[in-house]
Amino acid sequence: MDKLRICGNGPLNGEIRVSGAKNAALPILCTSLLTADTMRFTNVPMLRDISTTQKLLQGMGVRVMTDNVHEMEITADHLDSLVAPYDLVKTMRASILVLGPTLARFGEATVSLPGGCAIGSRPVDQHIKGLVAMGAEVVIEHGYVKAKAKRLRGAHIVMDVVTVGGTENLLMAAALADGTTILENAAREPEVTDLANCLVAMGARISGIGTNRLVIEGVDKLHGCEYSIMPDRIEAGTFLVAAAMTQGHLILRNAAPRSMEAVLDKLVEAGAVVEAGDDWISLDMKRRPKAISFRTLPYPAFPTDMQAQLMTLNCIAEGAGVVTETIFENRFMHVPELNRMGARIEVEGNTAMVHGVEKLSGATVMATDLRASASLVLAGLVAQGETIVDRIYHLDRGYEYIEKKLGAVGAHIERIS
Ligand SMILES: CC(=O)N[C@H]1[C@@H](OP(=O)(O)OP(=O)(O)OC[C@H]2O[C@@H](n3ccc(=O)[nH]c3=O)[C@H](O)[C@@H]2O)O[C@H](CO)[C@@H](O)[C@@H]1O
Ligand SMILES: C=C(OP(=O)(O)O)C(=O)O
Repeated sequence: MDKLRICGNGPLNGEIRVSGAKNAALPILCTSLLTADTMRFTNVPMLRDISTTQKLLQGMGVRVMTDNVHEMEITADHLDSLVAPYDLVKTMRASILVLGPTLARFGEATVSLPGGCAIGSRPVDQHIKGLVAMGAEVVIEHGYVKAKAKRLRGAHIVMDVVTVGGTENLLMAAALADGTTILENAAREPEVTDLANCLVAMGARISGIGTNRLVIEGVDKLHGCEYSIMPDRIEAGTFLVAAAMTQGHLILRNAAPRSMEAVLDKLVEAGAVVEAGDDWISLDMKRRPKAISFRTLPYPAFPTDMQAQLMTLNCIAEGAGVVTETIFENRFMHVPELNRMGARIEVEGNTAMVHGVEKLSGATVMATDLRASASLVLAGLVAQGETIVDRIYHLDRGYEYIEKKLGAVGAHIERIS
């Protein structure tokens, strides 16, 4: 199993190109289930979750071509199977996103329930509630969601919680439903907006994009299109934290700064000089970071997917910061590992108090989820001595060539088997 070996090596300096966003690409690749035409996607990140999606779609009979890195052509002119099996769903929760589009276009879909994961129980009740409101018959049998509907019909749906995946599944289903669907309390994450923009490019009629009230007038048919996936705001944020922690200067290209305001504000509060244009961000840090306090909340507030990374910045900062996680009930799995590296973090319920220390010390560490693993890489970049990050298959789900990208700006980091 691959590991990363990291040796703290001073400031990171240079330029990094940000990859396409995992969390936008996953739902957007599933839009190909909504049309018999070919969909052409560009800026697709090369990640394990993307190859899992490819396997999932191919298993259903969809044709996927990937001649060029970062480009994909997908044609779902017919399906051989309307089932998303447990073996794939268990490795990637976002597999649930085939439910809405498959049901809407083919009248039937069977998808394994994703179940919980390291960060929380993560139910999909809101996805199901919405589809039922649109006229689907849904049963849960043998760990699978089995949904049927001759044709979904528009409905007025008030989501009980703000759910990114739930909003995305219902948006795709509503695009082909009979009549108008109104989604209230919808997620406003930039990746939901990217999906909505792709659907509009396919001929969907959606208003309220970017707000928490989406109105979708269903159409009979959608057509193929070419779509470029938005830049990954979480990958970008992770690199900016790396620059801030090492007191370096990084310029990120192909970035989407407007999708990252809450994170950029916190980095400025920590003492960084941040500048941005339409598609670039520069971060220059000339001092030891100041500890910051923050609370995770749905967009546009601070994202849970950046919580572990900013907490790691606090570990070596001046002062103390309070971090509150409100989205997932178990998203502090990085804390014991960071403490093993010399951090001083105390957790009580969903709050972590982080007292900055002068230095972390390298250790062998591992994490059970993606962003926790990223936080250990960040800690390794500033720790004294060698850090080995084990189980990096989590990182490979969401970071493209992380060791190459960080290595190119001065980090001492290598993949070892
Ligand atoms: C592939 C992808 O895009 N993943 C992101 C997506 O996950 P995902 O779409 O799974 O996260 P949700 O926004 O759905 O979850 C938010 C909260 O709602 C709860 N919930 C969700 C659905 C439901 O039917 N019932 C329910 O109670 C969840 O348990 C959680 O507490 O958004 C999360 C929150 O920004 C991010 O951390 C993930 O990186
Ligand atoms: C939690 C994440 O992803 P997923 O929803 O795919 O588990 C993430 O990207 O941080």
